[in-house]
Amino acid sequence: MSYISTRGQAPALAFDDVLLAGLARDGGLYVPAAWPKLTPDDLRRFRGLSYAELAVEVMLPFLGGTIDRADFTKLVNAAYGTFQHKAVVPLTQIDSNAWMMELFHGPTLAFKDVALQLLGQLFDHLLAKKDSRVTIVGATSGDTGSAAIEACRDRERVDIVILHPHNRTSEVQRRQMTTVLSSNVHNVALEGTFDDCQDAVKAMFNDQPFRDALNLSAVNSINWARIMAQIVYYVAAAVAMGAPDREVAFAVPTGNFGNVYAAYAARQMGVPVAKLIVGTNENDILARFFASGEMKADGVVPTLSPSMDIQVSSNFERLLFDLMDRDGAAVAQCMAGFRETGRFEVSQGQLARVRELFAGYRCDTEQTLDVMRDAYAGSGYLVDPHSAVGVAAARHAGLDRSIPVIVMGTAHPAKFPDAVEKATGVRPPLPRHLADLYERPERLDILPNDIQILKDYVRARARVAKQQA
Ligand SMILES: Cc1ncc(COP(=O)(O)O)c(C=O)c1O
Ligand SMILES: N[C@@H](CCOP(=O)(O)O)C(=O)O
Repeated sequence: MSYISTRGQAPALAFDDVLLAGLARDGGLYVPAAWPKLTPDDLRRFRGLSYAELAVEVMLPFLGGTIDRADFTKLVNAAYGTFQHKAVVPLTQIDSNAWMMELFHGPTLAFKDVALQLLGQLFDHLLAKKDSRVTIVGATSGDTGSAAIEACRDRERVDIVILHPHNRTSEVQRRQMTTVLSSNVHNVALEGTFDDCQDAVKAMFNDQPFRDALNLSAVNSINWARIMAQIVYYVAAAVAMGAPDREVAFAVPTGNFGNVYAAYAARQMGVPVAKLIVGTNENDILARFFASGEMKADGVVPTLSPSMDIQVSSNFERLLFDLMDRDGAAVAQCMAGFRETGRFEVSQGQLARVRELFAGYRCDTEQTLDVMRDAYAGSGYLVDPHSAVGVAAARHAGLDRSIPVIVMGTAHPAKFPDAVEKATGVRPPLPRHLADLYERPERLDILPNDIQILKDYVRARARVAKQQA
């Protein structure tokens, strides 16, 4: 199993190097050179496996022998042992043919834990094997940051710097990051948007001497390992609904396009997926793309679902790569144009192809609140504002009722208590392990959106750099 860059100019790598590299050296994203296949018999065999057992089966082919089965099983068990629910990602029925897959029972209450708990284990394992260390830089609109910090805190071979947009996350999200006082954890509140944070991270990766000096690594979904771990729950959901003998649809509240891309990857591997419904908030660049074929960035507006306040969805490049028949040069040209002008367009033929599988839906604040209110009034079920966008998208899709729809429940309602209270009148309490979050001291640095200042900040905190000095 080797991995190639979406821009065609970086060396192909094996899994261990892809994990540590994060972004490809040509600015592209790594994808498998070929998709491992799941046959109908494989899917039947998966029925009745625990989540951890299934995770080993689905992910092992992606490792290409870089970690053996016994070691990988230990890492997977350690990762999913941290979840509060025995099923890890339980399914709750929310309508006659719709289910919510609750991805938020991990330590930081968002779907990011599913991948990042495993990434923490993988970094430890591979860095020890290579006797190396890394400096992780990550961008977050709120959830990746806390999940990555939780997964990497106190790890001897890792320093982690997370950039979040100043005053644009929920208070719970911010505190989950800034109250971790471990000496290897550094939080930057950047004066800008999430897109500015993500741009800064990519700029650091694209400065090759800086990247090499600090052994930069990534925890965002630009890192292939994030996508790999997220594929597993789509396989689990489809198998639970009767795959391979029944098709399913997924409704995915979307921002950076990593989660829904993992669903696409599951389909490429052989999971019978009839439709992928992409839900967006008012930052609706993706919904507009699936309607018109034009990707056109606008300013980011703050919404009830702050983790999805994103305009430039980095993982879209991975889908584009397939849409352009894996022509790296064409993708590189398209991305360069997008960077310069803030827009690109696909052909009508490409749009038709993409729409065979994908549909987009924009859900505004009122609709989000309505979904949350209805769910609570109907069954006492509290839904967070991101998952609510997914529910609205699923309802709008108008699918054949014989196809079960699984909405990705991406965050616990307690992460967004203001929005939930506004919709339902109920303020969901934080689970016990976070009950004193508001009393814990915080540590963070507020910095301007200036790449030189940000690089200096990271360099000063990277133990790799200190060892070399
Ligand atoms: C709670 C929540 N829902 C949805 C999303 C969107 O997921 P993706 O960026 O993978 O599209 C995010 C952030 O990424 C999130 O934190
Ligand atoms: N919503 C995300 C944004 C970053 O997405 P990622 O999947 O690329 O890490 C967040 O919560 O930070």
